[in-house]
Amino acid sequence: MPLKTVICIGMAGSGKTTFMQRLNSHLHAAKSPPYVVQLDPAVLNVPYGANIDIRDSVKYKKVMENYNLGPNGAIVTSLNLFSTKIDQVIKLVENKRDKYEHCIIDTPGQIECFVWSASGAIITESFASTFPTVIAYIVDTPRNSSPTTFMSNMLYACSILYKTKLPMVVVFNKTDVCKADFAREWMTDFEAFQDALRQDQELNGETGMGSGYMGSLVNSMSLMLEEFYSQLDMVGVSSYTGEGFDEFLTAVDKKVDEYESYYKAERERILKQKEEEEKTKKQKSLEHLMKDLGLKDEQNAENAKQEEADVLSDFEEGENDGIVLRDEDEGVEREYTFAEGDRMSGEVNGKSTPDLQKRYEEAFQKVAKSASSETAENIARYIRQ
Ligand SMILES: Nc1nc2c(ncn2[C@@H]2O[C@H](COP(=O)(O)OP(=O)(O)OP(=O)(O)O)[C@@H](O)[C@H]2O)c(=O)[nH]1
Repeated sequence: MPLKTVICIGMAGSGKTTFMQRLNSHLHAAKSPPYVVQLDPAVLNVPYGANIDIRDSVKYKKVMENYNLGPNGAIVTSLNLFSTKIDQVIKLVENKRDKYEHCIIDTPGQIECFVWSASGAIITESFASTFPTVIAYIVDTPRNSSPTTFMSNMLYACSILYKTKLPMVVVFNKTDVCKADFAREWMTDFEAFQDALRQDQELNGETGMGSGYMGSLVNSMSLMLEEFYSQLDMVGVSSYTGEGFDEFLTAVDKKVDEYESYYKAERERILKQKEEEEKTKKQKSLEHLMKDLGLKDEQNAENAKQEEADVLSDFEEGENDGIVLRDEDEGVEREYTFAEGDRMSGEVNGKSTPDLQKRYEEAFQKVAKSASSETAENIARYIRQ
């Protein structure tokens, strides 16, 4: 079995760390220990053994002091610093791909610091472009038993799904306190969710749900979510008792199949499209450059010559007599000059020179080539620069 990555994301206090701990011990018990990555720089104690821990590379408190940052800014900066080494992290995990079946990743409690930050995207993208990757979105079940809270949380999950473009399993945690049957029902039966919403509004003394903008907003949001639910798998688990973890692993396997059959192709298509756009953009820039240099347009050169006489000089009369000194005349040695041969075979009557054009095209090809393979290594090199 190839190594698959599970990234645990969830609101603060939803139980990500406890979930990771249980998943780790569950897989150990099944004689398939996972490779564990811990990405929360601010956590004090981690209740499981991590193979890679962000705290070994970045000292959160020092980041706060040195950069004069608050808690969330320091988390984002720590992640930024860590993401500059993501190529090395990926290589470490890649070296273990024959030994492990799962790589599980814990993320910071401040969900937005990871999901909406550039470094969070880079880390997710680097894993997803190397291994089949599934998002486990952890939900605190007892706290989501109200339909409006449930809907807000699902909207957040929906935004993460569209942002990451990765298969997702919604994990209703803490089922030892509150069963997740209501959530399953709301996710599969639109009418049941509408009833629950109506009851909730009545209980809270609010009326008029069916009319006005609130009513139509809630209706259209729940309709939109219905489409979203069809893309998801949901499981109820208790990180305390270990209930539901087998179902979770089955759901992950199902999502890995989906990743291979759908998401992977979709990601490759988007990447290819981006490459094409980049290529066209560069081609256009090159054309503009050639045009600006007057290498392509003979007419331009002619026009320029004619207009030369009419150009108003910035120089006051008498100052250099309107003659702009060239660097050579001033005795300045140019660092970047074309080779003599190039200058000799240079522009004749504004016609493009094959040598020079060839050079630009070669340079352009080089750049386009490096941009096409957007591996973790390239991303990391780019950030370091
Ligand atoms: N009853 C019950 N409590 C749980 C369960 N999982 C986690 N908890 C409790 O939920 C609280 C938050 O759990 P954590 O694992 O720290 O949650 P987290 O999402 O990692 O928190 P942050 O990283 O700080 O955002 C703790 O008090 C846990 O004991 C569960 O399955 N059942």
